[in-house]
Amino acid sequence: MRFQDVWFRYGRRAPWTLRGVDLTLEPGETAVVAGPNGSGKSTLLQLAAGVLVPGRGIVAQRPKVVGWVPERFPADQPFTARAYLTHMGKIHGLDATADIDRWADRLNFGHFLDVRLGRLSKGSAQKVGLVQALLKPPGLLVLDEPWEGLDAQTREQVPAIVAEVVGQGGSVLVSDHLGEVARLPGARRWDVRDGEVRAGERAGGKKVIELAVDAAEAGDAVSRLRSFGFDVLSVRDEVPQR
Ligand SMILES: Nc1ncnc2c1ncn2[C@@H]1O[C@H](COP(=O)(O)OP(=O)(O)OP(=O)(O)O)[C@@H](O)[C@H]1O
Repeated sequence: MRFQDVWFRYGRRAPWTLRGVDLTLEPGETAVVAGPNGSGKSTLLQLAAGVLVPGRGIVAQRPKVVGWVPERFPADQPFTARAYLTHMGKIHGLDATADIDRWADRLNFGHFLDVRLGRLSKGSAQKVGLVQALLKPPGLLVLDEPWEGLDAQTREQVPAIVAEVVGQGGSVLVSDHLGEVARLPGARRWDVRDGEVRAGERAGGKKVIELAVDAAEAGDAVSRLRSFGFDVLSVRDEVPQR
């Protein structure tokens, strides 16, 4: 998939959110989109998925099957999770019955398959959102903040799911402000800043800096570091020196 001089803005007189994006994502490649809050990560992903259309330029060579998982799965629909996923399978020409049970087992949501989407928590709805994008193996999987809102057990599954899509020759585009990029070894990094997107090095070519702050300021420090686009990898209690 190629972004060819892609420009985008939300409205004819609005300032450009993204300008002159020229990037390629090869089959079998993963790119993690990083950048400060509001920099345009979701916008870039929606352009990749075809949910938004560029104001100028084109997104070329988009694979036929695109799995799109928005940051907030629109759960205000009058279906149960099972009915929704069955219907999504049919749209792809699939009888997804067995796959739905397999995914429900893997992501631990068998207990709410027959619950209406509108009654699910955000994290549970995100699981349904993830599965609908995977029922038919995607040539391009676009995940907007996939770790956000998911329980720890399901978060652990995300790198494996990404690896499976890539292993089948698909490409994956993931946005990440929680700094989970380290969990996707070999992923390329795309940095969004000031309306421009630069392809960086592959994950793994980074330095880890340890720093200590007062416990009361830890939450604030993490939010501020993330708002600058830094990956905060973990927060732990200081081990007292003997
Ligand atoms: N539907 C919309 N209409 C108008 N402006 C929008 C719309 N969606 C996003 N924007 C603006 O476009 C800019 C980029 O937003 P976007 O959601 O792509 O950023 P982001 O990097 O994904 O942010 P975050 O990390 O907070 O999710 C922001 O200034 C945002 O306010």
